[in-house]
Amino acid sequence: MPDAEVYLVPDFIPVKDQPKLWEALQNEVAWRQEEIKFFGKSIPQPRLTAWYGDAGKSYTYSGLTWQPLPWIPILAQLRDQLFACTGVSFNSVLLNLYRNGQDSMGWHADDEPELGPNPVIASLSLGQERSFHFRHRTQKELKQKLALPSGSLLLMAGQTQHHWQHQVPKSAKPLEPRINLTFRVIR
Ligand SMILES: O=C(O)CCC(=O)C(=O)O
Ligand SMILES: [Fe+2]
Repeated sequence: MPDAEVYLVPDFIPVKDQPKLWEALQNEVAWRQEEIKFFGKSIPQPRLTAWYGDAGKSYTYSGLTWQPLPWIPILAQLRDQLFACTGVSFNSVLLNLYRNGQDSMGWHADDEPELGPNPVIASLSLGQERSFHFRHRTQKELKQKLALPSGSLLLMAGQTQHHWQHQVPKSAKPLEPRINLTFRVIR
């Protein structure tokens, strides 16, 4: 992908560790369905979300300002594992729970000002494999599709957010739930 720095580690979380991690995340995370304002109308987001991080690192996203919940052990452990592997001190994580094939995330880039110019974003996936699409902002013919299997780590760095958008599209097929965690550094 030109103008991008994207890495995929398909087996970052060993298969044997996945069921326990899934259970912990499903049960211990304070999942909520947030509303977003869209052309003046409030509509529920098509997924459940939660936001954890260091105190004081608030984040504005889709017109909502999030105050992070304090780290819980399972998330702090993943944060520390990612530090060991990437050398990046992530101070917050946005979690997404896609309940079925109708849950999704539309085209966007993670380019909010509080992320700084070339953010490193570490995205962990668990559960149902979903398709992840990239499109270049100006060269419309440039597109990529990746499958994100359970246990995978997708790293986006460099100028990726500046030049590319990404989405997790809906699927017509019935799908099982998927949990995604995107670790970020908030300034
Ligand atoms: O669910 C995913 O893989 C992507 C999530 C995402 O793009 C985000 O949280 O900004
Ligand atoms: Fe994103």
